[in-house]
Amino acid sequence: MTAARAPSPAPAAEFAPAKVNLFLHVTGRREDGYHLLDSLAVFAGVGDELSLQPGAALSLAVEGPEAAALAVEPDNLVLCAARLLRPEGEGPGAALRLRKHLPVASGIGGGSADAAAALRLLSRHWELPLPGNAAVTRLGADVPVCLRSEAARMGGVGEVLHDAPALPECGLLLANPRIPLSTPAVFRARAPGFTPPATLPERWHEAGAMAEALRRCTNDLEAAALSLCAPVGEVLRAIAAQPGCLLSRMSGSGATCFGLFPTAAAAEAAARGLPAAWWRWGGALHRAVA
Ligand SMILES: C[C@](O)(CO)[C@H](O)COP(=O)(O)OP(=O)(O)OC[C@H]1O[C@@H](n2ccc(N)nc2=O)[C@H](O)[C@@H]1O
Ligand SMILES: Nc1ncnc2c1ncn2[C@@H]1O[C@H](COP(=O)(O)OP(=O)(O)OP(=O)(O)O)[C@@H](O)[C@H]1O
Repeated sequence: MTAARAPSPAPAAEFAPAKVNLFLHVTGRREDGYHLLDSLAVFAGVGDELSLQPGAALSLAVEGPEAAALAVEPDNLVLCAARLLRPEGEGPGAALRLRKHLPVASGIGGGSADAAAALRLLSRHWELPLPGNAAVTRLGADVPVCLRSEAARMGGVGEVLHDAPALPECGLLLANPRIPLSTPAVFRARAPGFTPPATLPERWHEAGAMAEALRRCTNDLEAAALSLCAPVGEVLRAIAAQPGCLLSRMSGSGATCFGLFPTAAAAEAAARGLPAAWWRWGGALHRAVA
């Protein structure tokens, strides 16, 4: 008779993939000033990594290639997320380690992805339920979609999530001119007016058809970001000039821009064609649905 095997412990690490807004329509404005959005968010195969060791107190160490930009941060979103789950001092803590690969304040939701990874990791470790959607959204409008970390249609101010169309095989290129852009400043610089929600099919069978449909959509923050950060234009043009590029657009409030390619290999090759002074990455979507 074989002895029953003890269940293996849940992994004490979480991947925090970059969020990319394939389009972003500003559809209205709430009375509190927050904007109503319609967006198709996907996740890239590049991201931050959050790991945990048991600990009596709550602590966070930040390391990795993009850690320096967070050195002056008084309250990392990872710690805000931990305290939302359980106020400090109300039980054991955790020693968290964040390996930062995503540029800070760059429109690919790095802080929100880290907060969401902390919620997933700590809710398992502390055996606590995830907080409700309203509380999670207060951490950041991108936190609800980052909690799922799979392609989704975003509505409301970011708290309403619907299934995305089934996505075809495709490659994604990300590039950032290494100039941080503040999300509130970009929303403030936006010209008045709203765009209706997009009409999308249930699935795209191939990347070309997806790019064609996405070309009929916009990122309504792109012009505002360009007015604050002219190099965004250069990044968009450089991405569009790469062989095989099907679509080039800015993500979120910028300054990171993305390119869609037929394959991950084409996107990877395109990343090598961009200036080395930029932050750049090419590859596959995170958990892409075939
Ligand atoms: C633009 C997006 O990246 C699209 O995915 C997100 O909506 C921004 O998400 P985020 O960075 O998590 O945003 P938050 O930290 O919640 O908000 C930063 C600021 O952006 C503005 N903001 C954000 C989200 C939203 N739907 N309307 C807004 O007007 C507000 O001025 C807010 O104070
Ligand atoms: N772990 C974190 N990673 C990144 N930024 C953080 C973190 N914790 C706090 N912040 C703060 O959050 C701000 C927004 O950073 P983030 O990288 O999430 O912006 P973003 O990529 O523009 O996000 P979005 O696409 O959601 O607008 C930064 O200016 C930084 O001061």
